[in-house]
Amino acid sequence: MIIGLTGGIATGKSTVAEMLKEFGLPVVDADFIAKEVMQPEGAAFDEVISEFGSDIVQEDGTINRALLGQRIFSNEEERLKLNAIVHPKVRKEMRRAAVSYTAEGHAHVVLDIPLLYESNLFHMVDRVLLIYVSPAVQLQRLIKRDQSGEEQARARIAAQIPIDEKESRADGVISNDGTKAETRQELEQLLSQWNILKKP
Ligand SMILES: CC(C)(COP(=O)(O)OP(=O)(O)OC[C@H]1O[C@@H](n2cnc3c(N)ncnc32)[C@H](O)[C@@H]1O)[C@@H](O)C(=O)NCCC(=O)NCCS
Ligand SMILES: Nc1ncnc2c1ncn2[C@@H]1O[C@H](COP(=O)(O)OP(=O)(O)OP(=O)(O)O)[C@@H](O)[C@H]1O
Repeated sequence: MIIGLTGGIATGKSTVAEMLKEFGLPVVDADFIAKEVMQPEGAAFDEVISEFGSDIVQEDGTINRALLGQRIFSNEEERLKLNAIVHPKVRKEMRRAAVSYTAEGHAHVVLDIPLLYESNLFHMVDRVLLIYVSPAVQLQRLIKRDQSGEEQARARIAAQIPIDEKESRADGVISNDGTKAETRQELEQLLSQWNILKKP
């Protein structure tokens, strides 16, 4: 089974991904792959520079992510251009990684895809696992984690479908408003229901 792990920015996907790894499931991380393809030797680097200009390259030759983030989260047209360059390469690599885990004998593979809904990637997964927090908690956690201002955090949240609109299309929803221990318990229950964790 291919499980699509998703949510909204800072709702707790990476936190849950770590728990899933502890349960022995392989996790393919779209954010990680997106970072890799944008490295100087990566498949998207040249195209990103020709689209966004050499201003976004730092002295060490890598892309200035903070600057690129400022640009794309304040300008939808630029965001869509970046998505069009990066996303096909990320999807290709994710499929390759999933096939490879399956060939190694894993019955279940998790694809951590932040933009599963926005990019309509339901066809890539068998089940959607949504990590939910209420919008107020989402904003607070994002500001705290990124040490960003409220305006910047709101701009990032606004670049995605609101978390409250994602619940209805999910096969499983885990609320991460409480403690991490509570989230882990909910996760364990859901994975047992889905026959992914065998009950002792
Ligand atoms: C603009 C970039 C360089 C900013 O880097 P930064 O280190 O600040 O953020 P990071 O990559 O850790 O992303 C954090 C979160 O932001 C959200 N996010 C990132 N890119 C996008 C986007 N294009 N649209 C909406 N939300 C996004 C996701 O929830 C993601 O988990 C980076 O986000 C990026 O390359 N984005 C384009 C690729 C992309 O869409 N990645 C997300 C899934 S593949
Ligand atoms: N239950 C929780 N209680 C308190 N803090 C939490 C909880 N779950 C996650 N966090 C914190 O909230 C922040 C966001 O969580 P995390 O990075 O897992 O989200 P994410 O969905 O992977 O984010 P992104 O979309 O940016 O990749 C982190 O600082 C994390 O430590």
